[in-house]
Amino acid sequence: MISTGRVEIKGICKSFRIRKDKKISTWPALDNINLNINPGEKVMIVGASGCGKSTLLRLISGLDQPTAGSITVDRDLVKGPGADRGVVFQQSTLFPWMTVWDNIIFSRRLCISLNARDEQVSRAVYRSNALVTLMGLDQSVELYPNQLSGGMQQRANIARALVSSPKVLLMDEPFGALDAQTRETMHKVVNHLFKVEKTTVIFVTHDVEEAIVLGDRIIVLSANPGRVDTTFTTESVNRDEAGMVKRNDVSFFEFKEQILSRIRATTTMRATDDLLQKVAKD
Ligand SMILES: Nc1ncnc2c1ncn2[C@@H]1O[C@H](COP(=O)(O)OP(=O)(O)OP(=O)(O)O)[C@@H](O)[C@H]1O
Repeated sequence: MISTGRVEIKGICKSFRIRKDKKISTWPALDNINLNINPGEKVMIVGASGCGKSTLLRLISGLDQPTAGSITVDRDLVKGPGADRGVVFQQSTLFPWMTVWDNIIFSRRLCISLNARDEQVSRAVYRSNALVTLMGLDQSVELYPNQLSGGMQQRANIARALVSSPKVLLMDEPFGALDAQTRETMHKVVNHLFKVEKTTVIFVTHDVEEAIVLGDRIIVLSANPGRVDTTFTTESVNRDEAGMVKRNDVSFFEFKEQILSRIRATTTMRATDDLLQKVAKD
């Protein structure tokens, strides 16, 4: 049983200071977010553009601080970035001057002291090798980031985020820049990875199908300010023998529609005929 990677989000609020009409005012991006995420759970955050998905992920990563409320990982208060949380963004953050192998082992090296025993170093190399194989990068370890496709870059980013065995993996639209076919391949790779690694995952996406395929629980945020609107679990969606969600099943389409209708109900963007006429060219 997995016992680490419990994330508790209590009463999180985040306001930004913005300048409007020469005055400084505060803009509430998130209001009173409460979430308990179990060890090993895969939680997907969806919602209309601008509802605060990335802001929430940045707060969990410790890259930004909440205005109110607290976030703990296994009861440790998040005060800043830490090795217990790995992060993967939409854009690759690989160092361009390092090979895939050096990029992957880099963060693990930082965690090993300079006078580390051989045994610790060989454990680091063993784990890095295992992740390289899991991510299908065996043939690419000597390549530099500019020699990789978008999908390969994201696989290397995921391996790098996992190499130090974080308790929680935070993913912000990691496949958002990939074409539909590569994204589907990545879903298979990542589903396999999630089964092997059992890390807690908090994943932000625009793609509701991706959320259903990868998540145990889907949280819809409403906008202005971002609040938890609805929570769905993917238990009722039919799966094949390998445990993959059946994308062509009626239950899949019905579930997707339920989630989309919540997102539509909470979006503040409106493409009404009236508005479209206003922006139409003469
Ligand atoms: N540094 C900042 N300063 C001021 N406002 C910000 C800042 N970062 C985010 N915001 C505002 O907070 C709100 C939430 O932004 P955020 O990027 O979290 O939304 P999102 O749901 O991830 O959007 P998208 O789906 O379009 O990527 C938006 O209104 C945005 O303008």
